[in-house]
Amino acid sequence: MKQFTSVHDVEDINALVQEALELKQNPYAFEDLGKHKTLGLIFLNPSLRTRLSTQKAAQSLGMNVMVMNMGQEGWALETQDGAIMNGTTVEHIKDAAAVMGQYCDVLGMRSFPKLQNVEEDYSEEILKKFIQYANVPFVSLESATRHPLQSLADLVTISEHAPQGRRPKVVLTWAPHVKALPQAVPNSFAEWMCAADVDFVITHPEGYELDPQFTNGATITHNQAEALEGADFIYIKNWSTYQPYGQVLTQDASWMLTNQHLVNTNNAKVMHCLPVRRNVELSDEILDGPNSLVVNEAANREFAAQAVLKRLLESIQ
Ligand SMILES: CCC[C@H](NC(=O)CCC(=O)O)C(=O)O
Ligand SMILES: NC(=O)OP(=O)(O)O
Repeated sequence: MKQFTSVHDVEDINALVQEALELKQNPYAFEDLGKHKTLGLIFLNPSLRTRLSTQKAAQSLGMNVMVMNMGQEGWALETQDGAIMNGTTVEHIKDAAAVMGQYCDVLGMRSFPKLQNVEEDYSEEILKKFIQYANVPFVSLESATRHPLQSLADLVTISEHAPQGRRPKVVLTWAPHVKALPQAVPNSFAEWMCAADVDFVITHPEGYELDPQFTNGATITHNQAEALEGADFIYIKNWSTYQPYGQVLTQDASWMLTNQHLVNTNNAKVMHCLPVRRNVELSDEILDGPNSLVVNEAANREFAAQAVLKRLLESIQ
């Protein structure tokens, strides 16, 4: 594996899940694999889980880690090819990525969408240029349209808690928020669930349809109560509209999960990638109650990242 940007970079997702679970049991089993190798983590947007879990995962493999918050520490990046840089941008991504590729054996980058131009964001131009110019193995730390490390950790968590002997019912439900958020997490979760051995349902208000390239194979309904019936796992996430792009059509609080929403589920486990807007996106009574898996899910980010970094390192041995 030379890059981890989506489920399409993984030949066998179940084998990768098993590898993450084995690393969870024995995180120092490959503590020399990354010796004298350097991982660079480049953030164009904030992070807690992705930064800390990926840094720890790399260190458990013996890697050196350098982290850079480009907004506060780097030069203002120009991403348009051919730009005459006489404005506020100081360094072209072409130059910055090439230099980082000299310092690092493996690179990761986080770059959220601007949510203004769907063609620009969904072209993943920034991600593609960074990979091209850095020219080293690459892991996405969340891009404009996907968050694969989160989705792998989500599938690891579902695998750990799934009912024995039958396919679990997994529901992705939209939740209210105070501002327009990316579609990357739901896109990615949907893509991985459609590739996994689960019965997958997506529910959201009208107008919040995700790009079908990510949801092909899912059952989609605007009736949240119907979707939640018999659910084993409920994945909560807000997202802004895809078409029209980046809009907030509703903040209907009835879509926020409470214990009442769980009555007709199979005592469903509730998941969220975090950070979560408590009592807007998801209620305290669920987050602080027995059905929440959000901390287990966040813990699994470390072992999802470790399994991916192990494969990227193996590609350069
Ligand atoms: C892992 C999730 C990262 C990001 N979340 C946010 O931007 C939340 C920001 C907020 O709640 O103000 C998102 O929704 O893609
Ligand atoms: N879930 C997740 O990626 O969290 P951070 O944005 O804090 O890294």
